[in-house]
Amino acid sequence: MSPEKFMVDNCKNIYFAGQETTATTAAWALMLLATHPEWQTRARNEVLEICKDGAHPDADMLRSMKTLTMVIQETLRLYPVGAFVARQGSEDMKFKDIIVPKNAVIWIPVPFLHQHPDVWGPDAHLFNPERFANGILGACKIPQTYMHFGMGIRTCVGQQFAMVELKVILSLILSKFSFTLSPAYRHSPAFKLTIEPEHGVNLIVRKL
Ligand code: HEM
Repeated sequence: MSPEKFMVDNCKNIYFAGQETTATTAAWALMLLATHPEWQTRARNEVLEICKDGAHPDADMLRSMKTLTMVIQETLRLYPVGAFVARQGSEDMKFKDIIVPKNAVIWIPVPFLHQHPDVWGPDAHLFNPERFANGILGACKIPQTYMHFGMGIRTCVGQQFAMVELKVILSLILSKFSFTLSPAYRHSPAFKLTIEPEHGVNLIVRKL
């Protein structure tokens, strides 16, 4: 591959990996906050408390937004935009009585792991950001199954940046607007490379 093509491919990769994923996660978070007004109020109160007098959030402020972090973590659990994490075996491997031959491609279904009641408890299918009050270790029995940013050496390089972007977007929206779900909204998570709302997220937005 020529150096030019390598550069262009990498730019395309970063553009897709960095834009679509974060934008779609923000849309899911808005949908969940619209349908859970108690969490919308909690997250807004936290933002208004931290960003006093309409200040724009800086790095320290973003770091202290615990409720918003829990909301984003729960959004990524229920709607991990990357539906699968894929790996290819570089050699024959054996896991107990399962043999994975060299070159076999393994697709790990992330939403399945993220909503398994044995890992997350009987309310695994419900939106409950409180489960992350004590971090990922406190939220589930097997933290390795929480892999919205992937796992291991090929884990998402943009994960810290994505969390910052999501906190900035959501805190700015929460500090200026309240919102509910429009009757026009049709819930249809669709797998189109990412898991996205097939018909968009229709909100009724009011200025605070
Ligand atoms: C909510 C937002 C995001 C989610 C859910 C997400 C998710 C993922 C996932 C699941 C992977 C595969 C990891 C693996 O195979 O173990 C990945 C890889 C990657 N992500 Fe993200 N990502 C997000 C945001 C971003 C951003 C903002 C950037 C860059 C600005 C980015 C850049 C990348 C790159 C370059 C890779 C490939 C890493 C490699 O193969 O070594 N991502 N991401």
